[in-house]
Amino acid sequence: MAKQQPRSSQQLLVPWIYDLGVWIYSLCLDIFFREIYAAGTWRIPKQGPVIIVAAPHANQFVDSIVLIRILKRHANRRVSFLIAEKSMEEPYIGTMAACMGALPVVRAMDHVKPGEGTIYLPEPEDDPTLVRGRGTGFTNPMFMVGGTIVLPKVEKESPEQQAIAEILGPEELRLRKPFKKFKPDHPLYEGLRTGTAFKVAPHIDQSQMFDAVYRGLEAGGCIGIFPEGGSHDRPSLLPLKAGAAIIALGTLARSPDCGLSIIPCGLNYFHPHKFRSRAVVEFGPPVQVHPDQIEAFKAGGNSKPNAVGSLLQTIQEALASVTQQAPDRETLMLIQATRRLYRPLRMKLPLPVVIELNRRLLRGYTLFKHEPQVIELTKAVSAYNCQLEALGIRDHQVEWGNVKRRPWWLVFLTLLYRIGELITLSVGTLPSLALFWPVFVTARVISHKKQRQALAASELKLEGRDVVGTWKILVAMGLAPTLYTWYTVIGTLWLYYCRHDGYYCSVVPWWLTARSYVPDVVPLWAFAIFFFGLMISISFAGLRIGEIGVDVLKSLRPLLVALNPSSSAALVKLRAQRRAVAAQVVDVINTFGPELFPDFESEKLIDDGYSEEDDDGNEIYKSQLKSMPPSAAESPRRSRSRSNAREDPYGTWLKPLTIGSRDDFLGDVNTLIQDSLSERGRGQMKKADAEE
Ligand SMILES: CCCCCCCCCCCCCCCC(=O)SCCNC(=O)CCNC(=O)[C@H](O)C(C)(C)COP(=O)(O)OP(=O)(O)OC[C@H]1O[C@@H](n2cnc3c(N)ncnc32)[C@H](O)[C@@H]1OP(=O)(O)O
Ligand SMILES: O=P(O)(O)OC[C@H](O)CO
Repeated sequence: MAKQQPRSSQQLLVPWIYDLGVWIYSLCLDIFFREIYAAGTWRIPKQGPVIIVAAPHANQFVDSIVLIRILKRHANRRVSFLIAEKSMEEPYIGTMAACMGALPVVRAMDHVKPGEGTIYLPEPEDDPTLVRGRGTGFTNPMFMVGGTIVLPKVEKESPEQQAIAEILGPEELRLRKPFKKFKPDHPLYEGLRTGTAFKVAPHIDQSQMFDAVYRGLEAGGCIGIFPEGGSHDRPSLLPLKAGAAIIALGTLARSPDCGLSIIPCGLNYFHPHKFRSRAVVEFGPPVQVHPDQIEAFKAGGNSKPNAVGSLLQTIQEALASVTQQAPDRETLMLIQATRRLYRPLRMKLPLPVVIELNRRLLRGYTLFKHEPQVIELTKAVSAYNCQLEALGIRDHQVEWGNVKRRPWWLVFLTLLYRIGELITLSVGTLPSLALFWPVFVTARVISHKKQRQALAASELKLEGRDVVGTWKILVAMGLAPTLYTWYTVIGTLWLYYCRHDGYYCSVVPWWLTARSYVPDVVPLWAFAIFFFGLMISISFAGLRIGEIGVDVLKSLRPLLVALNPSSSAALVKLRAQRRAVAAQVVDVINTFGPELFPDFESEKLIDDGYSEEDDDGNEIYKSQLKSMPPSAAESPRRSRSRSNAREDPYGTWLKPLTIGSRDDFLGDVNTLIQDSLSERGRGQMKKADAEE
């Protein structure tokens, strides 16, 4: 046994600190994110024991505060997370985590050490679990039964690890399971035959931690667990750790009638590390535990790992239905591009629909990527993306290549208007920039430093982006109030020392002190409160105005491209290319969709969207209305869709989003679609220009 688990339990949770934390973090989240959409929150039980199993863990401590807020707001639940003991050593995080009832766990991977010598598989075919070493000293205390042998990291893969079943001698041991990477096409194949470096992690006795969690759940608590065991920035999930399954089975073995619910939760960020990005947090149907699994867990011996393994598999599947997992970032980008092409050019889909489409496309792509039609489409989408990059514009900005709808003079006037708008907004952000630039600069510098440190210390992170959001928020949380206080003190002292002749200082501008009307009987603290409030207002106004300004700035590029004689023709061509690739996308989806989704029908948003474009190039907008429910459409004048499209306004591809869910979720989607429609109706095009 390597180390005793420090005792901790939910009793450590201090309710008022927890609730104060929720309030402060909610404010931070509202500032950091443009939108966090929570779906399926009605699935969270309002009482009784609950395990929230959340993945992917892509935003270090932001993930936990997002969940803390949602659980409090939507289910009035306080949640205790399992937290890496290493994180408890971080000064602020450790203290807050303890007050918020987090339960520390020692992670074996935080104690991993390079092993001496090399290892190889002497009989890989006949006895694949037998490992032999050269100069290894397996009998040293760092090697222990239940400990782990970790293979070197290869490219972007997470390093493989297997548990030690038996130590047979200084140069021989047996694993519980064979290395999965022993395959002829794998870079480690040769190394595992002839000798490769390796690392070793100790076995940790988690019994005290498990005991604390069982007791918390038996008392009706809510436990949050990130089953991947650490935060990362990979496009797919890490292999799940067994803790969630052990906790569920252990609790049910102790108290079969406690009514435990295991709720899978998908944390779907668009750009987790970026300021003013968006996220969809989706709660799936509860994971069912079969009584046989509990019995097998209770029986112990060989049945126990089987029970844990099978429940873990169920949890994995439940998480797959609420997350979007791609094998690599390139595939994810390809899928996102395809999804953008699938929806009509100027249509804005609600966030949950976007995630659902991505998920379905990823499933389809994984199954059919070797089909010639899909290979061709992949090439076409990539070529289109290259063209977009060459022009420096985004997919939704291609519409500026529609010369009939947007003649050059209209583009020019729009450009002038937006430049004017940008100048005005820039002036609006100046006070905030002048006062609070240290927050922006320090947050950037520190978060990037932390990113580099985290990357150097981790085998799992690709670029360490998962830590950036946390540090941006933490730095802003500490520095912004410090600056508010600093400026308040300076302003108040200034007034105090310049007090003169029964009035506040005459050198202070009249609009601050109103010399003739504000005698110094007005207490200084009133001015201090005023200054503090003013600082908060300036910083918030600066953020809001700055956000709009950045959107306007991003919307200028396609206008410049459309006006530039050397690139405008390319933009027109690109728009035509988009239409061709989009038609190809629809075609491929219509071909393979029915194979993947039995209730797939060919009637969808996109067909009608494109067929609506008239000779003058007036496209999409009206046709979208047709695909909305009659109540949502402002004027459903032309109804060329088949009758069932009226009943099924989102098209069959989108409809299964509501499977197993309740009407209120459908209602949410309805509302969101209507909102995005009315937003369009108000002509907020530039906002859409800058999005994604
Ligand atoms: C910006 C604002 C900031 C705000 C600031 C304040 C924030 C205020 C809130 C704080 C909130 C913090 C939130 C932090 C979030 C994290 O810190 S994430 C990192 C920590 N959390 C976790 O690691 C949870 C996931 N990990 C697990 O579930 C792990 O299983 C455990 C429970 C940690 C144990 O790990 P381990 O010791 O490495 O053991 P493991 O290999 O998993 O094996 C355990 C047993 O399962 C068996 N097993 C393993 N795999 C299998 C399998 N597939 N099938 C069957 N059996 C199996 C093993 O054989 C072993 O059995 P024994 O040998 O013990 O008999
Ligand atoms: O060490 P990391 O980056 O996996 O972070 C673990 C933290 O406790 C947050 O989950």
